Order: sequence, then structure tokens, then C-alpha cells
Amino acid sequence: MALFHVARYGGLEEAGEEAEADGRARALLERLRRRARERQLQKQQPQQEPPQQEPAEEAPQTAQAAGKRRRRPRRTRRREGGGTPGNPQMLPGKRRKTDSENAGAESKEREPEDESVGAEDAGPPEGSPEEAPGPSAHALVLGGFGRSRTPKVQPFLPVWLAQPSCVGKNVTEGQVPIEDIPEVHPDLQKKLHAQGISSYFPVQAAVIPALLESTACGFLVSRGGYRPSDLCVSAPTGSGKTLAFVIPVVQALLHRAVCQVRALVVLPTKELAQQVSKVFNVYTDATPLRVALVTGQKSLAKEQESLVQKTPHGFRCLADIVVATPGRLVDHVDQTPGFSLQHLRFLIIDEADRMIDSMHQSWLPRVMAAAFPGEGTKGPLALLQRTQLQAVTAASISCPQMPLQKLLFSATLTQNPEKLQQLGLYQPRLFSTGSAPGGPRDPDVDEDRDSGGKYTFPAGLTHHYIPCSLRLKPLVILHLILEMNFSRVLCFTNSRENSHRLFLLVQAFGGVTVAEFSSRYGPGQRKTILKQFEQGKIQLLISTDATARGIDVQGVQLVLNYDAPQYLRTYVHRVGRTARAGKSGQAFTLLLKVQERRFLRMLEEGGVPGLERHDTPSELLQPLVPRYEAALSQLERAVKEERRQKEA
Ligand SMILES: Nc1ncnc2c1ncn2[C@@H]1O[C@H](COP(=O)(O)OP(=O)(O)OP(=O)(O)O)[C@@H](O)[C@H]1O
Repeated sequence: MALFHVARYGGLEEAGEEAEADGRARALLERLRRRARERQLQKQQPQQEPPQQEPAEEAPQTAQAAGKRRRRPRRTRRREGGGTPGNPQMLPGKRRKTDSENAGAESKEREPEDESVGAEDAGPPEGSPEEAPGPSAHALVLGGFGRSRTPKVQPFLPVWLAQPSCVGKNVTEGQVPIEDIPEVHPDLQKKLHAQGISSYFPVQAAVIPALLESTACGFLVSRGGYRPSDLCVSAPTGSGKTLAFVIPVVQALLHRAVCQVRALVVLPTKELAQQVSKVFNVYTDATPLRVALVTGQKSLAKEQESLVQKTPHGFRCLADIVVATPGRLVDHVDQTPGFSLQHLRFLIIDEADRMIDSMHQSWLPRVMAAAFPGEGTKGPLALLQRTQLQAVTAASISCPQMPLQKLLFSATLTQNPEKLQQLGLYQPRLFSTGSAPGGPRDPDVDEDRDSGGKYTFPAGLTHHYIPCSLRLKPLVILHLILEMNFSRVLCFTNSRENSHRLFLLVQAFGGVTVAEFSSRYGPGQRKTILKQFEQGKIQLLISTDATARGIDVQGVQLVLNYDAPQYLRTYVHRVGRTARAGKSGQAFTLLLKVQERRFLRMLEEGGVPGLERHDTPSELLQPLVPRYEAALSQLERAVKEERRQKEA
């Protein structure tokens, strides 16, 4: 109050008024202090303390009262700017630290007191803390700078994320016979049967009708004249997400008149793009629809030939569906004459969480700019241009436009609204198998936790971990492979160097057909390796995380994590290479002592079901030791030789 009067220009004629007001303020302040003291005494009475004593001098009678009194004088002293009585050399910074060190413990034991301070704060204005002479009055009434426990902010999910359309987790349960979804075109139903598929998996049974519904009125608008909602799908690995978009997209495009790029699928790796384009090829076979693969596996010119053709009147589009990796897609947007996304109806972002992570490459803004090139056009033509998302107004819906619908798929779809916001989704709808979509989440904790708490795993997958020393890791892997004798085993390491060394070692050990898969090899070689693995010519494939996502190799019975994955998301995708499409599979993770606690906690928080410890007694490893030691010496020689060749 006094501060207010001093700061303001009063002028001579106001001097008298000012003194009067000052007097009034002081009287009010005195009254408030008195009242505060009374309240303080009232509080102390139930604890039978002598009412006339100042808190600083009181002998503590209960632990709580002692806690209260010990702290109050200290706070007062700090504000007065003096040295700490018992420790005059202590620097102010140090004093602050000491206080904050105590804060955690204090806030717990002091909760009731803190509340009372809060209640006081809610009362009438009581002057600045600097003016308070006595510790008791200051601590209770003035200032309000004491630490009070602030209520924990609960994360708030938008309704569409918090209340998804639930999809059955278990692909073996809740399958829907193909005939039970008659909206699917008979030709496509026949194709499904021809592929040995007689019923839809739960995610397909939920997503296919929803997508077909949004194309029921053809290309221009969705049912009722509205723009269709964008769809997000979060379902476990191997649950059939690919067909969930392939079938409705192919059906929607079946009756197109002119070939234009209407569907664009963007995926993070060449191998995944290749796999998805294969599925599209199966279902577009014997239709006029054409699929182009744009990943950089072929030269730019070759890919251009599959996308556009030069004619005397301009360019002719040659692909209805383009499956691409983001980098190469942008190359074509920039460099391929006649390549147009103006007629794009579906933008499918597979492995969406990974694609969101690659947003810094700005591939999405480039695609959107190519899909809405005429924005800003003036004149009568402006009416014919399609425009990006905007507020729905009478004007914006008066001329029907072909919508661009985004479809997101992942086994670990982020539920972090801030990340999803980057995609500019329109009235999104989420299909999820997650048990607790709005469950415990804290997007700030770490990158991996933004799934909404728990991931869903294939029902047929069993999880194990093996405590192991660094020295014994390769021996344990060899023991597992030889003991289980599975025909297809996928083993993950955290670096291509580790993959290579383990490969050399297993090769030197012998008895297992082994190959490695990493960026050491070019796209062509990688393709061959995957093919041989699929054909069963390779028993053990040692890989970096290049094959962790999306790769669908039938018959992988065992996944080994030679190096424990750092993030839960990585774990989900790695182990998801087995137990696909309702089959069973096993996952083993080798853990060093130092990794054990963090890893087990990560899996527990991620909702990994029935994780089992698996010990390998040394008697089991002993018989392998002589061969292993010979292999180690061979590895040493091989590494030296490689080094020599590199230097040469
Ligand atoms: N309805 C079905 N009936 C039988 N098999 C199916 C069905 N749908 C898909 N599959 C098969 O299931 C396997 C896994 O499918 P898909 O690759 O689409 O899984 P996904 O959910 O995309 O997995 P990921 O998240 O790992 O990419 C494929 O081999 C596919 O052919």
C-alpha cells in the first residue's frame, strides 16, 4: 500500500492526503498483524502452548509444532538479508540451496501447515513481506512466498485420443468372416480368399468399413457432404494394419476414370515401402490401377518413367498409388516434371510415430504444398481450387472439393497431442487396441512414453530376459540358437559394428547359417538377404534396427535382443517380428547387470505381459567353450584383416 503511494506522483497539494493515507495504511497493517497474532495463538492453544510466547523462542512440544517453529525464523532471517546466525560465512546462494534441499522433506511433513498459509493468502491484502517486523506475523500473514504444495497438473487428452474406437487386441479372437462385410467389392473378396484369408482381423473389421464409409459418395465429399475425418490406427505388430488400408483404398479407386496420383503411402524405409507396394500389387492386379514404388532403389530417371509420361499435350500420370520413402518423394516433388499430387485423396502415413520423428525433413509441408498448389489463386478460378483445412464456414463448404484424408498407422502410435498436431489432422478418429488410452502418460518424461502409457503386444508372444555378463553374451546367443534350433531367428544389436562382429563370430563358430543385415550393404544386397531369410536359406539373421519395424517375414519363431533396446518403442517393434498374424513366438533379451533395473522397469511401465527370467547355468555353456574360443581367435584375425584392408 505504502509502496503504491510512494511510486505515484502526488504533487505538493497531495502531501497532506498522502500522510493521512499513510497513517491509515499503517493502522490497517497494525490491525492485520494483531489479528494474525490472535489467529496464531488460537491455533497454538489446542497444543497447550503458552499463548504469550513468540514461536521462535518456544520449546517444541510436538514434532509437528517443532517443525513449524524451526522453519519460520529461518525464512524471516533470509528475507532480512542477514547472514545465517549459526553460520555467518555462508553465502546467500548456499543458504538458498540448503533450504531447497530441505524442501522435499518439508513439503511432505508440512502439508497441513502449507494449506493454512494458502488459506491466509486468500484473505484481504496484507502488505509486503519486507515490512513485517515479527517472525510470527510475517510467517502467517504477510508475503505468501512460502512453499505450498501445488496440485499436480493432470495431463489432458483431447476427446478423440481419450475415447478411441476400441479394437480387439487378439487377432485370433474376434475375427470377422469376409462375407460379413458386404461393402467390400466382390472382386476384392475373391482376392482375399485367393490369398488364404477367410476372415478379417479385428483391426481390419473396424477400419475397413469406416474408410469405405468415408468414400461412399465417391471422391468429392464424404457422406452428407462433409469432409471425412482423418483416421489414426494403433494396433499391435502383426495385427494386419496393412490390409486395413490397402483394401479400402483400392476399392475407392477402382472406378476412377483418369489415372492420377490418388493415394500416397509414406514409409520410413525402402524395405518397408517395397513390402507395402507388393501388397498393393496383389490387390490391384487385374484392375486398371497402377502402383509405383519410389524409394531410391532405382535411379531417379527410372522412377520418373514409372510416374509420368511426356505427351504432345503435356504429361500423363502413370501411377494411381505411389508408395514412397520421404526423401525420395520430395526429390520427385521437386524434380519430376508433371508429377502432381493435386488429385491426392489419401495420404497414408505408415509407422506414423517414426514418420512424425522425421518431420524435421519437412516432407509433409512439401507434400501438402504439392497437394494444394493453387492456394492463394485469385479470380473465378479460385472457386475451383481445393483448399487446406480451415474453419468450416458456409463459403468453405459451398463448393465441393475433393478432400485429402490422412490415415495414420502404427503399433506404437504417439498419443502426444503436440506431436500429432504437426500432422494437421482434421476431426481425427482413433482406432486403438490400447487398454488404457488415456492412462498414465507424461509426454515430457521420455520419448517413449507418449503412447498413452501401455502398448499392446501380440497375444502369442512370450517375453524372457537373460541376465548375462558382457563376456558371455555371444556364447549365450549361440547356446540359445543351438538349443532351440528354430529355422528362422532374428537377432538385434544396437550398432552395425556389433552386428558385423557377432556375424563373424557365429560364422566362425559354424553349425548355423547366418547373415547380417545393416547399412553396410546396399539396397540390392539387403533385398537378397531378406529374400533368402524368407525362403529359409538363412537360419539366423543378425540385424540392426533396420529390420525392427514393419518387416513381415513369415515363420520367425524367435527374436533375440543381443543388445537390449534403449526405448520401449524399439522393443515393441523388434519383438513384433515374431508372433505375427495370431501365431506364437518368443523374445529373449540379454541384460547386463547395469541394464537390468532400468530395462525391467521400462517393460513393466510399458505393460509387457508375463516377462520371465531365464538363467543359463554355466554347465550348459561349458561344452561350447572350446569351439567358441577357436571362433574368437578366428574373429580376431578377421577383424585385423578387415582393418588392414581398410587402411590399404
Ligand atoms: N485377415 C487376415 N488373415 C490372415 N492373415 C492376415 C490377415 N491380415 C493380414 N494377415 C497377415 O498378417 C501378417 C501381418 O500383417 P501386417 O504386416 O499388415 O501387420 P502390421 O499390423 O502392419 O504389423 P507391423 O506393425 O509390424 O507393421 C501378414 O503376413 C499378412 O499377410
